[in-house]
Amino acid sequence: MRRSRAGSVSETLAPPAAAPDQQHRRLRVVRSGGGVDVEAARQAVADLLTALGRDAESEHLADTPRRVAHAYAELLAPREFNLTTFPNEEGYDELVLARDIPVLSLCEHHLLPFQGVAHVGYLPGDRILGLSKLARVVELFARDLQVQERLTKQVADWLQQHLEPKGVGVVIEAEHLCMSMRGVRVRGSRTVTSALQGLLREDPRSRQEFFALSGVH
Ligand SMILES: Nc1nc2c(ncn2[C@@H]2O[C@H](COP(=O)(O)OP(=O)(O)OP(=O)(O)O)[C@@H](O)[C@H]2O)c(=O)[nH]1
Ligand SMILES: [Zn+2]
Repeated sequence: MRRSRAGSVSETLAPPAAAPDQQHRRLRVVRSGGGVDVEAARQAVADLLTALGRDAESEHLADTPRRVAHAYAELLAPREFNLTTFPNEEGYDELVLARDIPVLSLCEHHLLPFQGVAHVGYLPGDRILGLSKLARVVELFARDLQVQERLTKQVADWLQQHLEPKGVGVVIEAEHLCMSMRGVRVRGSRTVTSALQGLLREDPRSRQEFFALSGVH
């Protein structure tokens, strides 16, 4: 179990036993801790509406605190999934890359969304990963109060730890509403972050290939 700086806990439960043929393995992945107290959040949103000079008990706003509390509970709760891996029987040793995985997260400074795409790749070791799982790992960490740098690194570190590939690379490109809707009010600027592990970090050719295939130059 690991407590992240965002205050949530990422946990991989014990596997529900390897498949009978031992060919594919599954780990049930959940994120626990940091749960939302929906009733307290509802009251806090009602107080916020009052503080904003609104009549929280008016017909139009009466249900808003409940809706907002449930919306945050959903936005901060990644779906559970099975991390399914298969033996790399063919000895595939080139990059596997999932491009343009949608990312939707909440910035921890303003509680406003940031959204964009992630490109997640790895160089297989002994096992390969069910492809959908790359997007599921992104969601596991994106449904949290985040900064983009931490999100990027958490995805890379988690894959390195659980898949033990020869290398992992993660690039995230995202637009932050706290920069476009308010504050500096710069629309359309996308922030790019990357995190590399293993050969993708150390070997210049692999690193270059990863960035080229990700469309980052
Ligand atoms: N490094 C990083 N910064 C972020 C991220 N999301 C938001 N920020 C920044 O966090 C900073 C918070 O700065 P503050 O000066 O405390 O807040 P602020 O007065 O609202 O800042 P402005 O947005 O410039 O108006 C801002 O510069 C945001 O752009 C992120 O994912 N990573
Ligand atoms: Zn922000």
